[in-house]
Amino acid sequence: MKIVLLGYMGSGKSTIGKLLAQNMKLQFLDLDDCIEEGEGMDIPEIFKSKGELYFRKREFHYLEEVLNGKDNFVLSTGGGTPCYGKNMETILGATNNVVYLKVSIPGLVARLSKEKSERPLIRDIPDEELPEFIGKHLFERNAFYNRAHCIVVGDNKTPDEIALEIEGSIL
Ligand SMILES: Nc1ncnc2c1ncn2[C@@H]1O[C@H](COP(=O)(O)OP(=O)(O)O)[C@@H](O)[C@H]1O
Ligand SMILES: O=C(O)C1=C[C@@H](OP(=O)(O)O)[C@@H](O)[C@H](O)C1
Ligand SMILES: [Mg+2]
Repeated sequence: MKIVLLGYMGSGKSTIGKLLAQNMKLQFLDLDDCIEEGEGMDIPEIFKSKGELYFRKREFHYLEEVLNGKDNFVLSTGGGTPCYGKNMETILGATNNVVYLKVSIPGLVARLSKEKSERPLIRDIPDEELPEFIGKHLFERNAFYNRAHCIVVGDNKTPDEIALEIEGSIL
């Protein structure tokens, strides 16, 4: 059993992936943690010292390593993971349990305005420009997220409720 969670930054992939894995007695893997561990640097450091292109290359490497090398896990991806190169094909080729955790733009803005610093793509966006930035970025990324097998809405629900809903949708 391989479950992959997709969604924009702040949609709750890391939080809910951990709960879902506990509930389903599966290993929890966060792709950002795999990258940080493998590279010996945290995400902002990688972006700063090596650039986004390097990050995306390593992201694909660790994605393939997890999907092809492991089983019985919940994988929380990064918000950009499905949107580059062959990543979405690779994910869809590995499992029939790909879930898009969908959160509204106001919901994402409320969460991300408090947590910009660890996310290099938004850390320098002024708060008043966040809704417009996220709206445009999400519009571009939705084409990838919408290829998931199942969409679960994450607004106005607790992480536990969402994890249970995802569990109910797993094949
Ligand atoms: N269902 C939820 N309701 C309210 N806040 C949430 C919910 N899920 C996650 N959060 C909060 O939103 C923030 C981003 O969550 P995180 O799991 O890091 O998202 P992602 O991994 O998708 O970027 C965290 O502060 C987390 O506690
Ligand atoms: O959306 C993105 O491109 C990114 C999302 C981040 O993960 P979260 O979605 O867990 O914040 C992390 O992979 C990196 O900062 C890039
Ligand atoms: Mg995360």
